Amino acid sequence: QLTPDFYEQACPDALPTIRGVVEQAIQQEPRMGASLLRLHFHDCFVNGCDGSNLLDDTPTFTGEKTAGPNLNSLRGFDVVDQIKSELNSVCNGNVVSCADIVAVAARDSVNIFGGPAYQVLLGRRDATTASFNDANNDIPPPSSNLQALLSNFQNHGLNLQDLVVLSGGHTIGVARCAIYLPRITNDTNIDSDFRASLQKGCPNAGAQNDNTSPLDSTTTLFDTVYFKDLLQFKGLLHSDQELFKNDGSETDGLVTLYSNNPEAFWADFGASMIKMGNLKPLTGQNGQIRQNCRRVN
Ligand code: HEM
Ligand SMILES: [Ca+2]
Repeated sequence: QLTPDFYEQACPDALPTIRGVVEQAIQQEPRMGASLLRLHFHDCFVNGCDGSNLLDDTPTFTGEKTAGPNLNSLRGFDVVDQIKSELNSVCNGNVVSCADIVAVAARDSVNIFGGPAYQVLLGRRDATTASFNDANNDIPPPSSNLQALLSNFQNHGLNLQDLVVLSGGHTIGVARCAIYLPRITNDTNIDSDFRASLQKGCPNAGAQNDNTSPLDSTTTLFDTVYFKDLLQFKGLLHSDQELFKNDGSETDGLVTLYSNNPEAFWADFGASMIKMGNLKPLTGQNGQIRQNCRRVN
């Protein structure tokens, strides 16, 4: 149902406009590219790519922003607002959905960091509601083992290869101490120097701090270092290292392949992002085009 040229008539400058704002935002703060990619993932995995996670809470409505996986963690809302307001003037009205803005901003971020310029399919419309409970239940936690990760992805119509290659999204961005403390405390399949260096900024003192650490050693390059790090047991999250245990499993094979084949990583990442971007979009007369991404019209 979605098509790459959906806005060609109604707003021919939509895509370059989004790209321009994303470039500016990344110039100001490189991490923003990672945050925009994650925003799309957390939208699509909760009742489809419908902009649900952009809705602010109100006194009578609790949306997805305060759910466990999102609270004090999801970022990029101001950039989405800025894109929306520029589009509202560039397009002569309110025609580009917030869900599509996030999908394009995620792709542009990946590409700006040196990743693939895969084609984003467009025509999603915005949800008029959001689900706190579904955000808590449908986004996999970093404590997940491989089986849990795989069944979560399968519940979203995605397979083992999608799981491994999309986890490669962790080639950019950072995670907070509270998130990786269990891994550097309890896991045994972790490089000891890597563990020691992480423990300095994230001591097991109960009081978790706001420190962050890179998800791979080159956080603003969309490269294969995430997979190379996994081969050395330097995955930051428990869920990352679940993909490589050196036990000859199918995920081990994929991690090894991607670690030394950037072309395969980029091609498969793009294909899996398109698959993820196709999750349950609202189209036709369903949903709406929000005027303001933070609230329903
Ligand atoms: C496979 C299951 C996944 C798990 C368990 C997971 C978990 C996490 C966690 C816990 C964080 C850190 C949050 C924080 O510290 O506040 C994170 C960050 C991130 N995730 Fe994932 N994630 C998964 C898949 C994905 C996918 C599919 C993508 C995109 C394709 C993605 C993109 C990112 C990015 C870019 C960041 C860094 C965000 C930033 O720096 O602002 N993740 N992830
Ligand atoms: Ca959603």
